Amino acid sequence: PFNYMPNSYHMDPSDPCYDVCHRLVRDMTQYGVCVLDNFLGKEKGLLVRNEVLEMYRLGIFSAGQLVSNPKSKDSQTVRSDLITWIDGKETYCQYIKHLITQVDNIVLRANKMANNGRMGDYLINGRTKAMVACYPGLGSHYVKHVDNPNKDGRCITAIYYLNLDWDVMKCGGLLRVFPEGTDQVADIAPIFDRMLFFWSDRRNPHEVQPAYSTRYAITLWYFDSQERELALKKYKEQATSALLKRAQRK
Ligand SMILES: Cc1cc(NC(=O)CCC(=O)O)nc(C)c1Br
Ligand SMILES: [Fe+3]
Repeated sequence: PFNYMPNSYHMDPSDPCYDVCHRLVRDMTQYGVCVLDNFLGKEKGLLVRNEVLEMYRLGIFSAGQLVSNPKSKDSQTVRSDLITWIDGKETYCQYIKHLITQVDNIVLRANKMANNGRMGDYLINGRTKAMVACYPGLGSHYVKHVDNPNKDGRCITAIYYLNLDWDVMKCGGLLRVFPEGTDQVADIAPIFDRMLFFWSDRRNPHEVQPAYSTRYAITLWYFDSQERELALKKYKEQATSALLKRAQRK
């Protein structure tokens, strides 16, 4: 989905994206987590939010897989968010598409701008569709997990929050990141027009604490070309050998 910029790509400091990209490169390199507030601005942010609310009203969301928590005895579910996947071409998502384009541009430019065109030593060349998630309040949450524990190719998690007047004391719903190698936790309130990036692998286990108001977020996962290629190759091999085994049994 990206049109590659030449490797010798350098931004001029007057480019408005320049400082945001610098922020992203610096924070990802230093902390592995980056928070950008007022990402789209109030007007555009509200337009994106209205599209998501409209989708929710239309019943487009479906329940995220309810995995029963293996550890706990009662049948409590480990996540109770509602999700839907958007590629941005849908007629009712023009502003979500605008958001996706903005995030693509910043991630791609930051990747190109970092030392010799790699941020975190990744070469980012693609991403998943956008996952629009809604935690319907009532204590809905997501247990501590790693997005990409086994090298499936995803290197950066990018989350855009849409929640107006979100007060964590009243509404909960805090995203708590437990960066590897330190006792420090990063508590991120899912506030309106906030953009969050973090490395998707084991460096950043995270959880969503119980939310008591409806909590919306849009997530994109960016692929590292090499890790993704390897993951797909391994996946194909596993699928083929599974087919062969089944064929031999017949
Ligand atoms: C589908 C899916 C969603 C998430 N979302 C969060 O971690 C919540 C982040 C937030 O809303 O603050 N993570 C994984 C590993 C999968 Br899979
Ligand atoms: Fe996650």
